[in-house]
Amino acid sequence: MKIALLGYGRMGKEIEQIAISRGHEIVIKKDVNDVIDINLADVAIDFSVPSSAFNNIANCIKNNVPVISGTTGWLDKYKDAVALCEEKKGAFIYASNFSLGVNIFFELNKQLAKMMSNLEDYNISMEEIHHTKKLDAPSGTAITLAEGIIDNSSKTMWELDKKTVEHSIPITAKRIPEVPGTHTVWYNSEVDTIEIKHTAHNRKGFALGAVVAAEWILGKTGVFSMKDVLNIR
Ligand SMILES: NC(=O)C1=CN([C@@H]2O[C@H](COP(=O)(O)OP(=O)(O)OC[C@H]3O[C@@H](n4cnc5c(N)ncnc54)[C@H](OP(=O)(O)O)[C@@H]3O)[C@@H](O)[C@H]2O)C=CC1
Ligand SMILES: O=C(O)C1=N[C@H](C(=O)O)C[C@H](O)C1
Repeated sequence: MKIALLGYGRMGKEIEQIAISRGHEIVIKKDVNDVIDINLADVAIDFSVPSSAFNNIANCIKNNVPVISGTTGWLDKYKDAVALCEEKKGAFIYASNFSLGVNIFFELNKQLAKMMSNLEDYNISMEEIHHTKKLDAPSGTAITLAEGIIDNSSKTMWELDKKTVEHSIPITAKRIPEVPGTHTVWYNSEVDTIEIKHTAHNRKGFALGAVVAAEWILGKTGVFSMKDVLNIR
């Protein structure tokens, strides 16, 4: 496959290595002001910055190039991307986290939320830890985890670094040099704590998941998720 990398930073470089090792060719590496012809690519993978993700995705969809996006912090425009994709009969996947491990963790989190939903003695809280270069907080992964809990419990919203609403989930965001991504969900009572935690040791899992998603989407039309790609039930 001919792949366009929209964003050639930490993730773009990691994806390049894995894509080449799986027999693909990188035909575009776009950073901030680069002008590109997206039609040179069979598929595009966007790991850029929150302010540019929507434009990158829209450009792909308008040119009928399937697009995978892992950029976080732009989801106020997600519905617009979905509507554009449906209108143009394009192909698009966004995931806050492309790693297999985190996608299993997402399902575990939903199951646990269901099991805990009637147990009022437990207080829920979450923490995400990332490297100091990260632009957004809380992480996209933490938001997906919080949404998984909200859909399966009486919680109604999340709050960053505070808890002012009774039915909210407080999320603490910590920034520590070089941490690729650690997410923890706690249920704390007076007598015990239940904890589920995912620790990424490096960025390879994210990059492999994005390349697998790009291979999977080729020839398809629609808006998909990593659940579709990984066939998680
Ligand atoms: N979903 C997932 O599994 C994962 C998601 N992420 C997310 O991916 C994104 C990128 O992360 P990371 O690689 O660590 O970040 P980096 O800052 O290392 O890379 C971002 C790159 O995007 C470039 N860029 C800026 N503007 C544009 C533009 N208009 N078009 C294309 N590229 C542009 C930057 O270029 P320049 O330096 O010239 O500005 C930079 O090279 C973040 O939002 C992060 O949260 C990260 C890991 C996993
Ligand atoms: O910025 C990062 O590095 C990461 N971002 C994603 C997120 O916001 O959840 C995924 C991963 O945790 C790494």
